[in-house]
Amino acid sequence: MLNVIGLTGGYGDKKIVKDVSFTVNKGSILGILGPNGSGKSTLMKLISGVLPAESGEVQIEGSSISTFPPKQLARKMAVLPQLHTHSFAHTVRETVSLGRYPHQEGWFSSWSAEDERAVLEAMSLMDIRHYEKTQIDQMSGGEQQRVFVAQALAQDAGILLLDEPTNHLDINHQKELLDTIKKQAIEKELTIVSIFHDINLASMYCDQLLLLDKGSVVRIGEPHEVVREKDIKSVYKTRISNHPHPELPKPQITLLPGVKNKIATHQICAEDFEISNGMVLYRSATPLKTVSSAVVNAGSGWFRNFMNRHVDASYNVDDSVQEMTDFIEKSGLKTTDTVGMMTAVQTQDAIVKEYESLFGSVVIAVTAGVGNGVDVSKAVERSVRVGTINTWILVNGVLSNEAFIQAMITATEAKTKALQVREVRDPLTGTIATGTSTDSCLVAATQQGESLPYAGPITELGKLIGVGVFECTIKALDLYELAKAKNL
Ligand SMILES: Nc1ncnc2c1ncn2[C@@H]1O[C@H](COP(=O)(O)OP(=O)(O)OP(=O)(O)O)[C@@H](O)[C@H]1O
Repeated sequence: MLNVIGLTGGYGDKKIVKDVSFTVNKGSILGILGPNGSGKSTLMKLISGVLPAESGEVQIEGSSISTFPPKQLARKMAVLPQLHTHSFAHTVRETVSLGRYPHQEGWFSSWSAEDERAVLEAMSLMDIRHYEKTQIDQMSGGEQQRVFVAQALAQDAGILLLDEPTNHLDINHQKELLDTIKKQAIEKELTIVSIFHDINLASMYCDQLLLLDKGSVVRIGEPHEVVREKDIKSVYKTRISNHPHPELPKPQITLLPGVKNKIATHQICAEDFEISNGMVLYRSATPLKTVSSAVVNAGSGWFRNFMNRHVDASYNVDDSVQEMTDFIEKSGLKTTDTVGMMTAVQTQDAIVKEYESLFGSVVIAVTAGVGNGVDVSKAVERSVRVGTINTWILVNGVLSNEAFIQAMITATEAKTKALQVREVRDPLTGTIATGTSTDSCLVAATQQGESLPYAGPITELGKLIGVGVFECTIKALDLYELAKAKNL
């Protein structure tokens, strides 16, 4: 366990680090964040004892580091400094072997089997064994960085202090190195303190983060307590947005550029929808921010093309996503720029209508087939039959994340109300259907013009969506019934 208590220090009478305290337990990683010049490297120097502290103390297992002779301290604490100057051209093996100096009685006079094992293991961990005989001054910056990390690992110390260990590394080597360090922390119960410039990497790999500004601690805690939009913005003096990691409960940030590409203003209009018996297609001049449950590109993203494709009632392929992807590409559109849905309904019966209000306008597009009507409150084993209601809500305005979700809720409620009014029934239970078992919904917005933070039924936007989806679904259901009657 490493204990840093009220550590203060700097250079001459220049106080750089002010009253920093924290504890790092065995097996865990503390990441130090902060802008250039905030004192991160100076804090590391104070912790390692390279720079004497003006006040405060650093303790290892309860004992002050000042009580350890240098070699004993080096057996307990290994340091990877930020800058590596090497006057001699050593080979990789020689450089990594230097990490064993605290374990030597005299210079390499007592090279033991344990020394050999530690050096080989460290080289393997950093994937540099094949460079063993290479001179480090003939290696790239990233390769050299891995050699110096291996040197620190070869030291076999319980505490590792790392100053930007991922410096110079490509994304795969960053991940490999941090995976290795994390694994070492867990398996060997190492205590690790590491400086990071990359906030997202720090959040992913560290158990605790410490945000430093002008030498003082702004915040310390778990990543979700430290990677907060407000603090990061004010400390780094830059605009960022905070969002969740797709797989881990660790916050991530995205930089928001100060200068944006010039984007043409774009207005979504109902008359720009291309409706044929093969599909409903809307092509936007600018990408729209989109949330959907489509077949291709479900979830959230920015897309220009929106396709609701007609498929035959007998459509049955193993990999519908791949088949739909191929179809989009064959249509001359890019899958990376297109959201794709499917329906067995005649797409020429799609209802597309524009609804205007003071804030701007919304275009609603619905295709509805209800041979597959389902009362969602009745859990019944059922086979999937043809019939889908696809609902699009395209908004001229700037939607918040909350508004995207509220728009989906409002649209779903309006759709369900339309099914109730038209008395569409679940063929299995005989009760009023709430939807079909394969419905899709899409909300997209230009993110230009009026800011629309909410889309519940109490708001102007929510009212347009509610009325619009209800009316369009009713009309689409009526056309579906007409088409069905014609085919009988
Ligand atoms: N040897 C030194 N003598 C005097 N001042 C120094 C010395 N080293 C650093 N400083 C000063 O201390 C302050 C903090 O520097 P430090 O290197 O600790 O910051 P940092 O947060 O690690 O920065 P970076 O992100 O740029 O690496 C800076 O203002 C710097 O100029």
